[in-house]
Amino acid sequence: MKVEETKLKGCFIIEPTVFKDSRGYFFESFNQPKFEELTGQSGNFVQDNQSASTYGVVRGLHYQAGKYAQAKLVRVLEGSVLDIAVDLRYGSETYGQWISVELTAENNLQLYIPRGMAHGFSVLSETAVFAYKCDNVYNKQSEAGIRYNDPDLGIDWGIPAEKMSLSEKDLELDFFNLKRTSL
Ligand SMILES: Cc1cn([C@H]2C[C@H](O)[C@@H](COP(=O)(O)OP(=O)(O)O[C@H]3O[C@H](C)C(=O)[C@H](O)[C@H]3O)O2)c(=O)[nH]c1=O
Repeated sequence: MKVEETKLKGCFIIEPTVFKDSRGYFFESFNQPKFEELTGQSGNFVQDNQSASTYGVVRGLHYQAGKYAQAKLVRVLEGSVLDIAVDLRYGSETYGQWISVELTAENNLQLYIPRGMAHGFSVLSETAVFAYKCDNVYNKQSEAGIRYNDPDLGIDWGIPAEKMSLSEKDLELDFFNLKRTSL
């Protein structure tokens, strides 16, 4: 298992060690002691989620505010996505900055997104199955988000705007006032 911290402090790209043989492959998709040792982050996840989407779908940008804030460990079981994390930690050196990482069922890469960040992804393949761990449970009342095409963030989702497909909810998310001081 290798980890690389991104320019957003506390946000890590994780590459598992894949064992291949004539039968196929094996890798540890999560190992709490190794995760905690290599990232210095808590690996106490309490909820697993999974979603399936078709090409052009954009899910996000989402986060849970306040005491239900969630850190996420995300990966792709089928297909490929462009995964986006946005630093919303007021006072952070990279506040308002974002990163993108292509996660695929071939590269087996994972992204750890700490609390205080918004998360989203776009689907680059015909279909994609997305699976992730959260370190806090879902709390509908704490759900919040930023419109995918927020002009201040200027996120490149890796797909043409005319091909994008979003939920009604996501299309109506607010733009983010980067001067806002709390989530
Ligand atoms: C997130 C969540 C949703 N739901 C229910 C609520 C809705 O009835 C239904 C679909 O929810 P939503 O449209 O918010 O699903 P996504 O658009 O995939 O949302 C997720 O997408 C981005 C990428 C994220 O990082 C978040 O984990 C999450 O916000 O599942 C639950 O029952 N539990 C949950 O934890």
